[in-house]
This record gives sequence, structure tokens and C-alpha cells, in this order.
Amino acid sequence: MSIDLLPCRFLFSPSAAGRGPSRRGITLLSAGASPLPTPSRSPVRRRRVRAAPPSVPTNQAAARTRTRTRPGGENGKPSRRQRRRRKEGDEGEGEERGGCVPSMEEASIRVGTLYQNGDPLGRKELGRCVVEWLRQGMQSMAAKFASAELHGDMADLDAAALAQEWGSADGRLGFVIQAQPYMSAIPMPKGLEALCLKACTHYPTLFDHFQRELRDVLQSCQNQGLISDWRSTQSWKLLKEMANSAQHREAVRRTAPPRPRAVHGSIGVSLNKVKLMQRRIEQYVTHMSDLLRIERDVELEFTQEELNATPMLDDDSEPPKPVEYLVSHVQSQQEQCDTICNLNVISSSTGLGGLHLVLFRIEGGHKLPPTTLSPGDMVCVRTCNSRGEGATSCMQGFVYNLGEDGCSITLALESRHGDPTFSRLFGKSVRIDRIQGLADALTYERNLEALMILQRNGLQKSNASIGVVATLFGDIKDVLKMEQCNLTDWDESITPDRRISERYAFDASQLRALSLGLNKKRPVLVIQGPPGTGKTVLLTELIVRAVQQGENVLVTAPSNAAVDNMVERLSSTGLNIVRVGNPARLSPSVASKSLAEIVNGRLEQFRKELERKRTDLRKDLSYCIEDDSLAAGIRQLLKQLGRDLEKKEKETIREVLSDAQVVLSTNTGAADPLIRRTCCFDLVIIEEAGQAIEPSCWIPILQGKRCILAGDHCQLAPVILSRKALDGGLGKSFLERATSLHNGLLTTKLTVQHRMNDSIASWASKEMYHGSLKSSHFVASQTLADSPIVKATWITRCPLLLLDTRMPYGALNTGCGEQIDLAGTGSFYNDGEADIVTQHVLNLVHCGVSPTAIAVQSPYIAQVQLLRERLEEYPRLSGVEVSTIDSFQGREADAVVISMVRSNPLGAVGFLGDSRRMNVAITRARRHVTVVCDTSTICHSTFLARLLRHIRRYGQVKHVAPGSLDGISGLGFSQPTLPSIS
Ligand SMILES: Nc1ncnc2c1ncn2[C@@H]1O[C@H](COP(=O)(O)OP(=O)(O)OP(=O)(O)O)[C@@H](O)[C@H]1O
Repeated sequence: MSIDLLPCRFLFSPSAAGRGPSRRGITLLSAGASPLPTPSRSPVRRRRVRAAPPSVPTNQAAARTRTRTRPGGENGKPSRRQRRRRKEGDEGEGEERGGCVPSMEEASIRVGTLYQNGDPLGRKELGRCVVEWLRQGMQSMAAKFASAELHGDMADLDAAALAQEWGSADGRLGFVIQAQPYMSAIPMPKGLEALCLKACTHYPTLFDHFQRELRDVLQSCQNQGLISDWRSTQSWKLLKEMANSAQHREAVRRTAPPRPRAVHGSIGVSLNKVKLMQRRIEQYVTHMSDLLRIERDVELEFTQEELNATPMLDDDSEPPKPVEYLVSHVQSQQEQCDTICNLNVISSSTGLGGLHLVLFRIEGGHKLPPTTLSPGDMVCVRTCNSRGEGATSCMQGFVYNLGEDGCSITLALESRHGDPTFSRLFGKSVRIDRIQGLADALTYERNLEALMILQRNGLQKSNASIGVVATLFGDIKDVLKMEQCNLTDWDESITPDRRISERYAFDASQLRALSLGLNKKRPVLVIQGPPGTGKTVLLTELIVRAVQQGENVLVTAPSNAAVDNMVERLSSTGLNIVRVGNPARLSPSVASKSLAEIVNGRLEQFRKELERKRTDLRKDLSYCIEDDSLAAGIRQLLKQLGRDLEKKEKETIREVLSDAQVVLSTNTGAADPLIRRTCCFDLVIIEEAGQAIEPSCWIPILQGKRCILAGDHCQLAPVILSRKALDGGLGKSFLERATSLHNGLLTTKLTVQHRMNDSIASWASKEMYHGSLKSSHFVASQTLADSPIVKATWITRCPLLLLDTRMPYGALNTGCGEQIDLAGTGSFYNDGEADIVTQHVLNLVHCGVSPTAIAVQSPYIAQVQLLRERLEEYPRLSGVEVSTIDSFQGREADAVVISMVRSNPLGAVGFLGDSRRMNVAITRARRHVTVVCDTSTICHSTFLARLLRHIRRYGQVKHVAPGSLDGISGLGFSQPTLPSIS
């Protein structure tokens, strides 16, 4: 069917009004004078402006102006009553010109600006006046269209042709042209003419308004019974078809302004990118949870092995007695274990923080056997038979204390969900095993919980650490976008804060780290520092200054020892610090800062008073008859006193924690509800972050607005038992991962070490840090002999010494071979080396070196124990610290003596070849390092061979046999006759 669109145009043209009937004989109406009833407004339609129909001029503008000039409510805003009055006025008064008169603000909207801000239509900014103006124009056009419907003229129109006409590029123009007379029949709002002209030539806008107005007109007709169903009218169907036509859609798409991208309010990144981040988080959480589960399963296996390894007594054996045994799994985890059998539960009580304290005594009131158990040790508790054989299911807990009478031991047992499962221990014979590798269910749960929180809340606006999460899971563009939105600040050119520290003159790299660390807008900072570069010192200063700038700080570390080290450093700063953690696991030196101690101190008076009341009530109770109502009342009062104490305790804990400027705990300890519930921190600092597994770091990170990770990925890594979990990445620390993110944007490096003689530091620098570690000139040439109380001998002047147990012609000195620990630990010891170490330490002390300035280390626990025994034989040596390398990380000593132990024909060096462990061992020394070893075994590792070569070059070498050293003269052996090799 051929289509003649002219009549249609003509039909809708208001300019044709009064020129007589159209070709099709339709009555034409003038614009704005619809014969149809004014449509009632659909309830779903939002009308911002109430205006009388244009045909009815109103004084609304004047009324509105008047209303505007009336004094407003608070803040100049119109009060509710004024708004209501204005509304009433609007309804009652007419409008002078157009729908309304724009405010100065509206009038000042410029079309150019609208285009610039990506909203050329100015949908938002057009303002109610322009929208109203458009609506009125399109209403009158729609009325005409509907009137054609009522007069039956629509049937002749071909919808497809009309759609093509209006949908095509030309048709678009056609529609716009047709609309113009209707639009110009309505007076434009004053001052918005430019905007109105822009809007009334914008096809999608016009069409959109037209469609809505037509709907309203038709609905109104339906309401008045002029048509039966507005949706089935010819005009509506026609319009729908047009709207659905490909041409129309294409036209709309081409002219539609680009949609402003939805943006996440807190981080300024588009929602699509946020979705991508969330997907990354989910993948990460799934992966990490799997690895945690794998690791936990392997830990449980080890635990079971250990429990099964408990030697059982045979029938002829003595009555039950403590069984001491050693276990072996991973060498670095070797620890002696202890067991106490035949214990009875005496009583239980609740300790601070809801700990369930259970008191045990040996059956028959005997003394406890000699035990290596000490407060803080993790234990497993099981029921046992009369021979000490334990049941398979066990409970986990800690040694809380050992009774002073030597007969009792108190354990802190965990109760899950308020269920004190230990009640089943009552009346039974119980055994306690200490096993180092015991799978710690609580730690596992807390790590997993942190991952879940990360997944659920990580990108939520309410999450304080959203900036940190977005930085770690976004790409570099997201990070820069956040900076553009002024939400973060990665400025590296910040002028270092050169305020003089009371304690140290910081070097340039430290000052830079300090400045970056104090930038409140930097979500993440990684301080990567080789040994001795002052990470701990710097963190202490940073915490002090962060508190000065009004921040509260959460400080965590993977181990209790590292946290306690920070507590000690902060104790002298005068800050209000609180150490949270199981009181049994804290070192005595920090007890005064522990939450338990502080709370107990504050409650002392309250407790005394409560105890006095209790005693009085009990006395009263004793005078009462059993079923007396008075007795019941007293019992109630006693219960109430217990509740009062509990309440007071909770209040005090909350008070102490919220008053604290710095809260310290282990990473997993930060999941303690006491910390979680109390506050959100401005700054979270994780010390020794290179030693922590990633999930554990999320526990503190998610509690702060920004975080600082400090550590060294070339020192000890997290200990992982499962090979699969290790390969999956659980052994890679957060610090290591964050260092490589965003081209190193998050990281700052400390480059100057302030601890070691340069001969010691240069080995670490070359071997581990690509030569980037420099020595401060204050320490570069320091030796033991610098101290006025130390005799200057060739030993005390020598920073590096190798005591070789093999003679120059290749024979190993007697007694210097390695031996496997007969107790079955899998650990090694070396008698000859223990002897040489002891003699050497005696030499040093004889020269005037303080025993407390000497640290003896060995990677093997069996050797550590042997060395302790040997040194204990000499009271003069009391104060010399003997420990495994792992437990000495983070600390330092003037002189360090290392016993390498391994000496075998195969050249097996075990985990001595772990460069990170050896890096830690050597770099603990300030002025002197002695390595005692069998060089022919050790040099089988190329890494260790390079260490030996370094010592030969920059230090001294002496071949020694046990007993050849004279620890009494102080010059036990003469200076090597052979010059050191250069
Ligand atoms: N700017 C400085 N001026 C003088 N001494 C400093 C400075 N910075 C650090 N030190 C000293 O250097 C030694 C090492 O510092 P610290 O223990 O903080 O280093 P670290 O990086 O934590 O070492 P590690 O990683 O080996 O544990 C300490 O004795 C400390 O007092």
C-alpha cells in the first residue's frame, strides 16, 4: 500500500487550523485547544511541576516568585508549611507564561556545559520548567493524534510507512518539524529559551514525551468511556510499532547521549570494574580456602601421628608415670613434647575474655612429674585409662599456669558456642599432651572467617578498608582512577618529614618511608627492608607520629614474640598501648601492658568490694534455714553479684580498648571479638609480614582504613607443612605478593643497614639483595674490640670467623661428625661442635664481651638443647642466649656463634641450604659472627660454599679440634698462621 504522509503531517499541523477541512475531512484543531478532556495523570508518572494547562494562563510564576522570597525555614530552606502553602497556591493560581519561571540558577544552566558533562539532553539539568514546557507541547500534539483516532481517521494510516517515515533519518526530522508548531504555541520559560530550543529539536526526547502524553490522553478517553481499551487503539498500536522499528531504535541510539557510567561511590571506579574486582576476590577466596583446608588436613595428620606415637606402657611396667617423648615431622618444627597422665578435674571457672579455666591435679594428690610444659603451651586433653592410654578424641587448649604447690596445673580450654564440652572430663582420668604441630582449629577458623568477610564485605561502602581491598584487587588503572577522584594519594614526591626523632637520625630511605606511612590517603604501604635497615625502629616512630596526627593504630605480627618485641619498643614512648592475647602466651616483660593486667588492675577495688559483700551474704546465708525465702533471696543476690562482675568486666574491657591509642595482638589474635567489637582502626600495621600467610593478614587488614606491611621476603617465610599447599602459593607471604603489585607502586625500600659490620652485611647484600644493601658508616667497621671493656685480640677485632672442624689435610677431627638424635626426633646434633662453641664463647667472655651480648644459634633443636646443657655448666656464661635460628628472627646480638652441625660423607646439608634461614642467622650479628662447621660437607651447597668463600676473604679461618681451645686464657688459640684467602 502506498503511503501518503502528507495528510498525516497536515493533520498534525496546527498551522493548518482554520484552513478548512483536510484532504481526508478531519476536523483540525488549533494547538493547545484540545477538544478532549485534560487527561488525568497516571499515578506512576512523576510530575515535578504542577502547572495549569497552557490554555489557562495563570499567575503561578508570580506566586512562585512570591513564595521564594518568603523567609525560609532553617538554612534558608522553605519550611514544610511554606511548601504546602506554595503547593496550594500553585493549584489555585494561574501561570503567566509557560509552566513556570526559572530561578537564577536554572537560568544560568548553559547548553555548552550540558554537552561537556556528557548529558547533552540535560535530562537532569533541564529543570522542571523545560520539562514541563515540553510536556505541554507534546500533550497538545498527542491530543490531536488521539482526536484523529476518535474521528476514525487512523485506519487509513499505514503504520509501517509511518514508522519508516519517523524512524528514518529524514522521518526523524519530519517528526521534529511536525512538533515545532505545537511547541512554539507554548510560551518558553524565561531565560531558558536556548535550552528549550535545544530540547525541542531532540528527536528522542520529543518522541518520548509524545508517547507518554498520548498514553495519558488515551487513558483519559478510556476513563470517560470514549474508547473501550486504550491499548488496542489504532493510534497507540501505531506508535508502539514505530517505537519498535529498527529505524527508530537506530535513530534513538545514534542521538542518545552516552550513558554516564555507573560508579562506585566510595572508590570512584565504574561498577563494571568493581564487578571484575569482586570476581577476582571470589577466585582468590576460593583458592586460598582450598589451600588452607589442604594445609589443615596435613596438620591434622601430623597431629594424629604424634598422638599415635605416644609410647604405651607394657603390662610389666611401673604404675602410670609421665611419658616424655620426642616427635618428628618437619625439621623446622621439631620441639620436645611432654605428657602428664592420670590427672583429675578439680574445678572450672571463667577467666578474663571468657576463657574456661580448668584445674587438674594428679590422682592421689601426688606431685606433678618434672615437665617441660609451661604457660602458653598448646596442649591436647584426652581421657585415658589407668595405663595412660588416651582416647582418640581430644580437646584443645593452653597451659594457663602450673600450681605453686607443684601438684596442679590449670588449662584454658576452648568452648565452642558456649558449650563447655570439658564437662565430660569430670570424674575421669585425663592426660595432657603437648604437641607442637597440633592443628590449631581456632586459627584455621579465623583465617577462613577473614576470607569470608573479605568476599562478603570487601567492596561494600560500609567497609572501612574498602580502599585497601580495591587497591589490592584492582588493576593499576583502578588505582589511578581512585587517585584521580581524590580518594587516594600515591604521591611519591612527598617531602620527607625531617622532624628530628628523639631516638634516631633517620636515613633518607627511612624518612621517605616515614612520610609515605603518615599519608592518611595512602591505602597500602609495603616497607620492604633487608636485615638491620631499621624496620622495627621505623615502625615505632611511625606509630608515635600516627597517634600524634590523631590516628588509632592496630599493630599485629604473625608470632607472639614479634608482637611482644613491638610492645617493648613502644613501652618507652608514653603511648597508651594495650596488648591483647592469651595472658598465658605473653612474655612476662609485657605483662603490665596486657589487657588482662590492665583490666584486673582497674577492677581490683570493685572485686574487693564485691568479695566483701559476698562474704557477708554467705555469712547471712549460713544463719538461714534451707528453704527459707530469705535464703532464696540471698542466693539471688549472690548470683546478681556474679552478673555485676561480669558486666563490669565487659565494660572495663571496652573502655580500656577504646581508650587505647595502640592495640597490639598477633594476626589471628586480631580476630578476637574483644578487638573486633570495640573499634575500627585508622591504621593497621603488620610487622614481620614476610612470615605470615596471606589469609591471616586479612584479619587485621579488614579492621583498618589503611595498612602498612613491613618485612623482608628474603628472611624466613611462613611455615607450611603441605607440599601441595606450598606449591599452590600458601607459602608466599602477603608482603611478597603486594611488593610485586602495580609495578611496585605500593612499595618503598629501606636501603641502609644500621646493625652490622660491613664485612657481615656485604655477604647478605651480594647474596640476597643484588648488592643494594648499604652499611651506615657508623657501624660499617665496628668490632667487639671497640668497646672499652673488651680486650683487643685478633678474635675481638675480627668480624667474621670460620672455625673449621676439618683439618687442612682433609681429616675430620674426632667427635665432630653429625649424629642423629636417638630420641627419634629426626634432629641432628654434633658433640664436637658443641664443645668448640662452648670454648669459643668462653674465650669471648674472657675477652670482656658480656654474656648477654652473645647469641648462639643452630638450625637443629637437638643441637640447641645440647649447647644449652654445655653452656649451663659454666655459671660465667649465664645470660648467653641459645636458640634456633627461627626463634631468633627479628633480634640482634653483638656476637653470634652458629653451629652448623651437618658433617657427613654424602655432603647432605638438609635445610642449611635454605638461603633465607642462613640470611637470618648471619645478619643477627652486630660486630662478630663465628661459623662452626665441617667445611667439606657444607661446601656441597653452592650457596653455603659462597658463604665460606666470603668468610675466607673478609674474615679469618681456623682449623680446630674439640678441646684444642683454651677457654680460660681468653686467647684460646693463636691467630691463624695461614693468612686468610683473598
Ligand atoms: N637511623 C638509625 N640510626 C641509628 N641506628 C639505627 C637507625 N635505624 C635503625 N638503627 C639500629 O639498627 C638496628 C636494627 O634495627 P631494627 O631491628 O629496627 O632493624 P630491622 O629492619 O627490624 O631488622 P631485622 O629485619 O633484621 O629484624 C637496631 O640496633 C637499631 O637501633
